[in-house]
Amino acid sequence: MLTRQSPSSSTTIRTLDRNHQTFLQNGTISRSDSSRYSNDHDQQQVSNFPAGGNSSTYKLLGNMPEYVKIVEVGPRDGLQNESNIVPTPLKVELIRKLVDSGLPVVEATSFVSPKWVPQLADAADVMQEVKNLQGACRLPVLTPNLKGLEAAIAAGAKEVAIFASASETFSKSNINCSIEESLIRYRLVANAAIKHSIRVRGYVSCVIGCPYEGAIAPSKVAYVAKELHQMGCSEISLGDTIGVGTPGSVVPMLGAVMAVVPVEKLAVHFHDTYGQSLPNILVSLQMGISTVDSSIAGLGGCPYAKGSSGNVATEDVVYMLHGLGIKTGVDFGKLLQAGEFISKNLGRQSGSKTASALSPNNGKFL
Ligand SMILES: CC(C)(COP(=O)([O-])OP(=O)([O-])OC[C@H]1O[C@@H](n2cnc3c(N)ncnc32)[C@H](O)[C@@H]1OP(=O)([O-])[O-])[C@@H](O)C(=O)NCCC(=O)NCCSC(=O)C[C@@](C)(O)CC(=O)[O-]
Repeated sequence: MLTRQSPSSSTTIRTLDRNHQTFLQNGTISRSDSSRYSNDHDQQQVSNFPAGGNSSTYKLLGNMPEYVKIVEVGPRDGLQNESNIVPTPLKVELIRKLVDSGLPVVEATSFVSPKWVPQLADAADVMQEVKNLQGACRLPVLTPNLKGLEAAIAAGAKEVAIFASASETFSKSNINCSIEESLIRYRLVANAAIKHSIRVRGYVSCVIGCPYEGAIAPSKVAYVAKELHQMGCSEISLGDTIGVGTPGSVVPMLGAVMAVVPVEKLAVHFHDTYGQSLPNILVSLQMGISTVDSSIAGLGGCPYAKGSSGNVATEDVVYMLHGLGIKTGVDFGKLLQAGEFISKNLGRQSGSKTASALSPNNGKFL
């Protein structure tokens, strides 16, 4: 998320000893994945892994989905928070790599006011370069109003997202209007988009807590989610914007929303401030959710919520899902390469624990 700023080697897969191979079963990295990602020596030693749970594990976990759709938000939610503006060619190359890894949806950019989010002022240029990738992958973009929708359509976008909040104060600071005003505006955007056969995703921010108001009641989240559903959003993503949720607060929030919006229309979007994203995703899956947002290398964060960190890392989500025997269609080796690419270019360590564990600089798996 953002609040108004101013109106004005390739990494080498670690050689895995026998013990560690037991964690890495079920093809999270297949031999062919690893060949793209490791040197010859290591390649010999990386076997097919990882295997998920056995049938008793599944009983314990409940009815988990067989397939989870991952919505990659790094190029948008991640890069919108960078203090230095990321060059357009780098954004484009990141999107290409993410698409090539088999991710089904990559949120490409935002057609928002450049006065509010200068980091994504090159939205049209990015879209121009990646629009031909649509087909292999869906590339939605954020549109806060009709002006944004028109620009997105002109640039070749085939899918858009509108973003409301369950917190009044956050709504004001993020999009400069009240929740009700935003819903009126978004109804116009949704109607116009649907007329152009453009699919619309809806976000609800601050579904657990708000940096200004504290805890948010599940009923407020359910209200906004229902409104977005009624205006024609094909999917509603529930964002724990500041990452304060635990399974203890996520379950009642999801329960309230699922009472008014069909579960197959819902997605979850966790930031990892308190390290709770993976348990929160797990309970969401147990409750029937099968769409999960995440960000490559854990990019992202909230500049207006002290101490908040990025979105849950896509690498960590895929590692967990494959470990559970859940399909994602993602080539884990290529995903790791995309994460390494952006981390290196941003000059920082990956926010993904999985990527760090598999990094050659980490002795863990030696
Ligand atoms: C909504 C507005 C535009 C209202 O901003 P405003 O200042 O009230 O709007 P305005 O209509 O008065 O326009 C101000 C200026 O922006 C221009 N403008 C207006 N609209 C556009 C547009 N679409 N594209 C390009 N330019 C635009 C407009 O033309 C004008 O330019 P000027 O005349 O001063 O030169 C602004 O607040 C805004 O752009 N906010 C976006 C903030 C944002 O992108 N936040 C991050 C995304 S939300 C998020 O990250 C959370 C999420 C989704 O990840 C889930 C979660 O974790 O919770």
